[in-house]
Amino acid sequence: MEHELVIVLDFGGQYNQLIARRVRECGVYCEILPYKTKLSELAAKEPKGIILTGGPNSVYDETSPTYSKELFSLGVPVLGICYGCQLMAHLLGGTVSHAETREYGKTDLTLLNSPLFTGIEKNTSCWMSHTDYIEKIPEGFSVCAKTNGCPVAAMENRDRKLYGVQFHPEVLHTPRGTKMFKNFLMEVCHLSGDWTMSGYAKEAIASLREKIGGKKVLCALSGGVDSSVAAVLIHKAVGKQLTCIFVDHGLLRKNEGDEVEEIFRRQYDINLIRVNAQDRFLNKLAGVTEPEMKRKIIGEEFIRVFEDEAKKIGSVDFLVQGTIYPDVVESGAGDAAVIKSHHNVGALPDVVDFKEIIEPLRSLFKDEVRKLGLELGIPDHLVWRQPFPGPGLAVRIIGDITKEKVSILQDADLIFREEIAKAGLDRDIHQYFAVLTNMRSVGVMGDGRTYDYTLALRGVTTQDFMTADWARIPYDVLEKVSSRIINEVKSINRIVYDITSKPPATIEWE
Ligand SMILES: Nc1ncnc2c1ncn2[C@@H]1O[C@H](COP(=O)(O)OP(=O)(O)OP(=O)(O)O)[C@@H](O)[C@H]1O
Ligand SMILES: O=c1[nH]c(=O)c2[nH+]cn([C@@H]3O[C@H](COP(=O)(O)O)[C@@H](O)[C@H]3O)c2[nH]1
Ligand SMILES: NC(=O)CC[C@H](N)C(=O)O
Ligand SMILES: [Mg+2]
Repeated sequence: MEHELVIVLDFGGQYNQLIARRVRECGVYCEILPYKTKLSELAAKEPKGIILTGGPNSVYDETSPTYSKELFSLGVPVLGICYGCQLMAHLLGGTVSHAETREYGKTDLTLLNSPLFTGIEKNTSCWMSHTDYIEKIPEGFSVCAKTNGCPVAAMENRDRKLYGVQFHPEVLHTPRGTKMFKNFLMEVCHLSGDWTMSGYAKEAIASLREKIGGKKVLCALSGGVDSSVAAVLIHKAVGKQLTCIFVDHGLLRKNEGDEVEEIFRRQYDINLIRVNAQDRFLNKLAGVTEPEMKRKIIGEEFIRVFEDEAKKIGSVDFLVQGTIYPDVVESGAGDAAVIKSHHNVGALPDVVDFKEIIEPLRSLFKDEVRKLGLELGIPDHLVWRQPFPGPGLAVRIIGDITKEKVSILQDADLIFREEIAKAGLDRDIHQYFAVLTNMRSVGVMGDGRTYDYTLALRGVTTQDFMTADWARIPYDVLEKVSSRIINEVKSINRIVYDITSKPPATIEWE
């Protein structure tokens, strides 16, 4: 069956897959195309709507990504988001300039009358992430939303069906964002919403079975949600041809190695090998302080361990990883900026022994993976585990990594997790952990002077881990955590709580 198509033109924004996903949620099929796609090629697909994404550049720089102005004369409705909105203004004769005050994070928004905002209250809020702003709108346009710092938070040319928003309706921190997409798709583009994601698991299993055939596969299993879902998918496709490899790199949380092994062996009849590679990783990391360097070393070492295990098993063609979309985009996919090289994407070595790396979850978001996991019958407690990054505590120890620091952080982190669980907050706070900063400060304990580490606590709420807000953990819980850590863990004399959202910060500190 032919579906109504919306095209998302990619200008290198961090949230482009989120746009695609919001469109998907409205039941509309969509494809993401690079901005370098020719207009004729784009028009030939007969899209019913076009969305221009955000991006890291400034439209007034000559070398920045741009597009043919004719796009706006196709008669197809266009929605520009952030950079996309600025580009629309720039190409149609408006002025975009560098702003004195930047807007990042949650911002109050006042809406005026527009089909884009049908059914949405006049005073709402939105998520901003920009330094440029539209100083003058193009002729024929009118302003349809404002914030304190931004005179043109949205603009429209109703007759030509051209719309632009400076904020990001695709992130959930714009509470009415999904409704705005719905309005654009249904009220402006007049789409019916005839597409559903049904049968994803069935289709994925069938295509994996076909691809793998009778060959052997290794799956990199961390015990986390993504790799567990990937492993179960592959297991359903090819059964005993699969061996899972769990690497204990010495940078796991306290007791995690044993727990993962125990849970997985009890739960599944899947071949599992645990590799104890603690010394191997710590030796390679000794003295390294630069975050990207740490990530690259870990990414490479993971692969070398998998290759060594593959040699023991003999003729393994495929390596499966539980890579999901945010891992890909933040590692700098397409024209997106590199924020951090995720160990399983941007930090992979160039030469790898496997014929192919299979990543069945590469286009999905965390909560979509969880939904898929539940559909595959993976138990609740596994599906709802908080994520833990592959490089583990290496990116939570600022500066160089030593065995002693790992052990300090493991102890502090365990206390934090225990208290969050005791307070019944472990589902409400989507990720929470401790960071051992590289900073020491003066304290007084037992009437004596101390000069010890500052520990930072981080807790965030988020749906997709692409944007996040800091969790409002009750003071009495923080108090309990702080006093327990100071009393029970040596070498820490000060504790701070991280109150930055993402953006501008990221969730992990490195
Ligand atoms: N200790 C490990 N041993 C083997 N593979 C690992 C390990 N840590 C990470 N990986 C691989 O890297 C991938 C990405 O890690 P990531 O932490 O994003 O996912 P996950 O651990 O499966 O899920 P979660 O996000 O819930 O922690 C994993 O899916 C897995 O394939
Ligand atoms: O498997 C992973 N390998 C990595 O290299 C990595 N870096 C960050 N993360 C996790 O990704 C989410 C977003 O984190 P950031 O805001 O720090 O980028 C958070 O959930 C992080 O824990 C990683 N996961
Ligand atoms: N998020 C964006 O698309 C940013 C657009 C542009 N780089 C700005 O800072 O205004
Ligand atoms: Mg993990």
